[in-house]
Amino acid sequence: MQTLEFFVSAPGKVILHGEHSVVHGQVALAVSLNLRTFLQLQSTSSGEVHINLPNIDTFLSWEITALQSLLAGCKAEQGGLKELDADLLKRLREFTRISEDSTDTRSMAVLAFLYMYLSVFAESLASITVSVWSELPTGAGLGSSAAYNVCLSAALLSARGNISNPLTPQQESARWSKEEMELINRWAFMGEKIIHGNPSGVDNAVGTWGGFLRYHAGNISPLSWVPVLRILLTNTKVPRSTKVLVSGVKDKINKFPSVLKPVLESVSAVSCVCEQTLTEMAERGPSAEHYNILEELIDINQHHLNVMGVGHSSLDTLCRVTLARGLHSKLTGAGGGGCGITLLRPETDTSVIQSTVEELKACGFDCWETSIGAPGVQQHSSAALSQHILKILSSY
Ligand SMILES: Nc1ncnc2c1ncn2[C@@H]1O[C@H](COP(=O)(O)OP(=O)(O)OP(=O)(O)O)[C@@H](O)[C@H]1O
Ligand SMILES: C[C@@](O)(CCO)CC(=O)[O-]
Ligand SMILES: [Mg+2]
Repeated sequence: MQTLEFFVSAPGKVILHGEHSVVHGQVALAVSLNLRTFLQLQSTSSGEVHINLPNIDTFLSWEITALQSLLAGCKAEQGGLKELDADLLKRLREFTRISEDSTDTRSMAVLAFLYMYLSVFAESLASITVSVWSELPTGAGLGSSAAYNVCLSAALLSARGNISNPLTPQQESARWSKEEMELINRWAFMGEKIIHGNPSGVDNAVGTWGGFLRYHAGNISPLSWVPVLRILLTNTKVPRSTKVLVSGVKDKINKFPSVLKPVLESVSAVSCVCEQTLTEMAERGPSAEHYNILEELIDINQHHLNVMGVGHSSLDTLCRVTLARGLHSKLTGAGGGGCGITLLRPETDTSVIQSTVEELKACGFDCWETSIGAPGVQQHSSAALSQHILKILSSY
């Protein structure tokens, strides 16, 4: 172990277009959010591994000697990190008594942590305490699982010495090299596989790289020319699981391939037209017509997502309430409840936004204007973190 204590953070994301279709090889556009997940890792001499997850009320520890037995016969090299080690996962499920079909919040978080910890530290299990706390709502479509996995990946790889510890004593925050970030992203994807079942990789890519990204079949292209967009985020607070929703869409595609495939392709075309429109807006300056196009694309995509079966009456309410004021909304992330986004036009009056937010809050939703394009995964000094965050992370 190189360090005694360090901090990392990673952002959540909103998907503008392409959720679900992206799992089936289509184009998605996604951008990081200014809401982050923070992780503190401390090396200890207790002979134990502790994980503290206050957002989901989970505080657990294991003796290293008990965990060591799970590694018997484990492959040292993770096959280029393409596939999960099914044997290790099976042993872990038996050890933690987590069944294969479980989507339980705590179980998924613990399984992802133990899998990554055991794989990264396979050669010599270290005594550590890991505490993770997030500003993101858990399981609401804003990439909380990806931010969690990116933080775990960065922290465990750094602690193990597989990647550097980029922070110098003069710095408050620092990032890793491109190659190191690629490794962080690949390990975070493994965590996403455990939590999601069949992730596309778009969420962990945004959590790692930050900014505005086009994602297509594993290829990540940053969009450097994008206009400033104002987005209202609404959390319907209806709980849902990405794993269940992704698998439901797959079942529908298998049942009606000729019906669903054109829908997925149309969503991909929506992402491409949106990208072209954003590029034009950045190059020539945004016009009212550009905003009309963006709004129509939002409506088209929301209809497609309903066809895929990932809508929810709470999201219908969001669309209806906002449209009554001329604003256009769609779900973001996996849907089935969770969060939606509403595009605000530059000329949208503050009073209109205020009354929309009030009506959405009266429906029982959380609603706030967000800022997008935050940096990806970072290492921080304790001085860079607010007292509030430090207090939460250090209180276990
Ligand atoms: N702060 C956190 N602490 C512990 N576990 C977390 C935290 N945030 C997310 N998780 C894990 O991620 C799971 C939620 O992942 P899920 O993919 O269903 O939702 P999401 O990532 O918020 O939404 P989406 O994938 O649609 O963007 C939780 O059940 C939990 O296991
Ligand atoms: C629903 C989905 O497309 C986005 C979840 O944020 C799943 C994925 O891409 O892994
Ligand atoms: Mg997720």
